[in-house]
Amino acid sequence: MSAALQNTGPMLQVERLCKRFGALAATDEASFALHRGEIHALIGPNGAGKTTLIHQLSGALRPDSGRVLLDGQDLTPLGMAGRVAAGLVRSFQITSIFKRLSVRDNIALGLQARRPGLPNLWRRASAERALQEQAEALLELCGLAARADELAGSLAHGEQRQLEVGLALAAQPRLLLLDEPMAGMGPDESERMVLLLQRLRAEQGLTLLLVEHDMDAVFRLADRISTLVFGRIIASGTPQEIREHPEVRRAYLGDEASDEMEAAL
Ligand SMILES: Nc1ncnc2c1ncn2[C@@H]1O[C@H](COP(=O)(O)OP(=O)(O)OP(=O)(O)O)[C@@H](O)[C@H]1O
Repeated sequence: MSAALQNTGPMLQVERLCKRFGALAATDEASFALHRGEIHALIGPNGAGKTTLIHQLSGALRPDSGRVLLDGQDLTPLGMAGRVAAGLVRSFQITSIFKRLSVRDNIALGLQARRPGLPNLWRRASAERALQEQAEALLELCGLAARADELAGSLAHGEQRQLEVGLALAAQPRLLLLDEPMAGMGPDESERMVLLLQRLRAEQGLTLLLVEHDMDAVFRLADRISTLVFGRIIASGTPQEIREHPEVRRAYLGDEASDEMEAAL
């Protein structure tokens, strides 16, 4: 199939994924699709299976059955490294940051990890310069240029999460998975993250899939939303369609996330 034809379909297709833990079907025939260049949110009540599903997309967890396709390529047999090479990158938790290195060195290391090969000593000066320029551009993009010389461990929580996104960007993703990017953030930090994610889509053409409990952020950011309940995708659609979906409204009633959801509905 030509590249042009391939590009007309969904970017990511998740087909009938299943994952059991003993008797529990944590992922139950879950299917949904992501369009190129969209911000897609995966929501669902506590324990619905969002993290389990994200793990199967990143390659951290093998599904029992079903497939994950990126631009038509079957990623299911690939582990995490293979999926990163294919362009599907998950933003890691803060634990992946080197807290005793500067913010700039963290980004430079992320960029170097992408192209192993010649050790620093043998790298040509022009390649070094290109690396530095890329690092500066990434620092600016993720809003950390002014903090570049600080130790990563001295950054505020929200800034550490911005750095985490910068590290994921260093791997040059086409599709970025984000697991609760607003977790533990105050309103100002959340706002900065919303703006950063909007910028990634608008300026970098990135496709984003995020799991997020902050319904305000979800309804502001997402072009489309998929709702997971008991391991099944019960609805995929625009924020308006999700707001009006009777099964989604039912799923959130009685859940502790319901107040936030109700406010967003
Ligand atoms: N490794 C595991 N072994 C056994 N059960 C698991 C395992 N991982 C998850 N589960 C169970 O699978 C179900 C889905 O869990 P998961 O963490 O994916 O849900 P979630 O939607 O991400 O929840 P939350 O919103 O609370 O983070 C839960 O009932 C959980 O207890």
